[in-house]
Amino acid sequence: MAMAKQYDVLFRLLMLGDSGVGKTCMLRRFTESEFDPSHISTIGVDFKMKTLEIDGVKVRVQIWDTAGQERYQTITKQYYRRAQGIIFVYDITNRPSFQHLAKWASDVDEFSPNMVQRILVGNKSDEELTRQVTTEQGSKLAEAYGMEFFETSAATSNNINESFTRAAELVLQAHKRDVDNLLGSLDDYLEKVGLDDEKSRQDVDYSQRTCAC
Ligand SMILES: Nc1nc2c(ncn2[C@@H]2O[C@H](COP(=O)(O)OP(=O)(O)OP(=O)(O)O)[C@@H](O)[C@H]2O)c(=O)[nH]1
Repeated sequence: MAMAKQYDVLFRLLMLGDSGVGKTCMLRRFTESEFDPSHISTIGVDFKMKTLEIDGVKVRVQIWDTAGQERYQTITKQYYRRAQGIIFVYDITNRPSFQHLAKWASDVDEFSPNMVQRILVGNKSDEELTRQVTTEQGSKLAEAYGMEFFETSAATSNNINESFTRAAELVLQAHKRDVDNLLGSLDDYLEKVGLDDEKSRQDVDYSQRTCAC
């Protein structure tokens, strides 16, 4: 019998943004439903996996969490061209992290494949009192870049599932034809394996019958 499929397709998403904006916390909230307020800077890159079901397709997302610190940029840039989706993150309580998005976006233009799907996220939406970037400013910038926009909070979980899932949906849509072809050939393959399997079992039965006579 053919083995049950764990997932149909695998996509890579990459999280980019200044150090301290909350990339690691967002990823932990999404994959482990946990929030740890301590800030341990990511060294280089780290990743976590999650399987989502989108339009009947089991999508395994591998999410790369990159270090925001400048000194790791040579390493992290090597991951840009292998990503199908990018999540740009800034901190709504930290204006410079919003201003630096221009730099992050131009790096992506330089190093990522053309078909890469991008969304913009303003994190720490629970910190309304210390907000430095308005929702309107975030949304305007996203519009200028042609991206969808979310304000999230890893602390309260607000919009965390929605933003990661949307990024995965956009990648799936962009690669829909490839995925359909792939699933078609995968189904053909599994069917064939099933038939071959069936056939070899019949062969065994047949040989056993010959022996028994
Ligand atoms: N209030 C609030 N604090 C948050 C939120 N997300 C993250 N933080 C805090 O922000 C700090 C930095 O979070 P990290 O997830 O480590 O930041 P990062 O972007 O991964 O940083 P680098 O690994 O250095 O690039 C931590 O002290 C978190 O507790 C949030 O949604 N709300």
